[in-house]
Amino acid sequence: MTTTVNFQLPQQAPAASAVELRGVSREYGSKHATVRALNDVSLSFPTGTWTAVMGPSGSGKSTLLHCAAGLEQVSSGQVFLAGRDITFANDDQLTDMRRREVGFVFQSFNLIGSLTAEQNVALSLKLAGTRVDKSLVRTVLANVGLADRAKHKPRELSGGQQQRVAIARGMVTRPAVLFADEPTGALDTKSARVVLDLLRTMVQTQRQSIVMVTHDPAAAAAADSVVFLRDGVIVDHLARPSATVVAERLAHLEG
Ligand SMILES: Nc1ncnc2c1ncn2[C@@H]1O[C@H](COP(=O)(O)OP(=O)(O)OP(=O)(O)O)[C@@H](O)[C@H]1O
Repeated sequence: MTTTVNFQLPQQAPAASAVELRGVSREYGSKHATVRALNDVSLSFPTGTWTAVMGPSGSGKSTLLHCAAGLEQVSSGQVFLAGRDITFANDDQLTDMRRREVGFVFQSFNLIGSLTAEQNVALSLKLAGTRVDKSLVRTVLANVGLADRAKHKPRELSGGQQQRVAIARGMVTRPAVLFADEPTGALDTKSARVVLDLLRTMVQTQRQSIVMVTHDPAAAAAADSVVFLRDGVIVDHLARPSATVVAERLAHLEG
């Protein structure tokens, strides 16, 4: 399968860090039975870079992603998204911030089944309060290699194609950061590679910032760097590692 990738959308002036967590802790439960899912985490995701977040089950990866994306309040510490302190933002402010500054890609695609590919992408613009520019929607779909699938509904697309629509939907608003939660988890090896290559192209050509939770060492190795969590603490960091090194490090943490 060949995929045409040519992101040529307007640049925006970015903050030095797409997302920054300062001393973030997140606790669940009551005083008597507390789980500390994140424990004093300080971490910066620089603009224009792709970071993978790994760690054993229950280590706090999803909690980190949710706190960084403003989907969950932190118990203590501060979160900066696109240069703005969102720690004490109210629900309306957070919703607005997420629609404009954040894109999401999920393992299960989460497309709206009754809408075509282009309508799914256009919806993202509508929710962000942006005029729906049809040529922009078409360009973004072409960028993910789906120019000829714009009128198709999700059930008429393969898993890999659906994930590419989801990436187009996440990208069309030019978010400060794209959060990806196991984006290749439901895909075969070949489709996963296409998706990873697309994400790489977005980083290279658009300086897109990506934060990706994954269990897959091959996916993590496609990122610029990998941070490892264990028991809610950042315990390791690797720059441009191979899949083998990532797998070894993960096995060590899980052991
Ligand atoms: N809503 C919640 N209420 C209570 N505890 C929670 C809640 N969400 C997460 N936790 C706990 O916080 C810890 C971290 O969970 P989290 O989902 O962030 O881990 P994870 O690394 O994403 O795990 P996995 O790889 O299995 O998805 C776990 O001990 C989990 O049980």
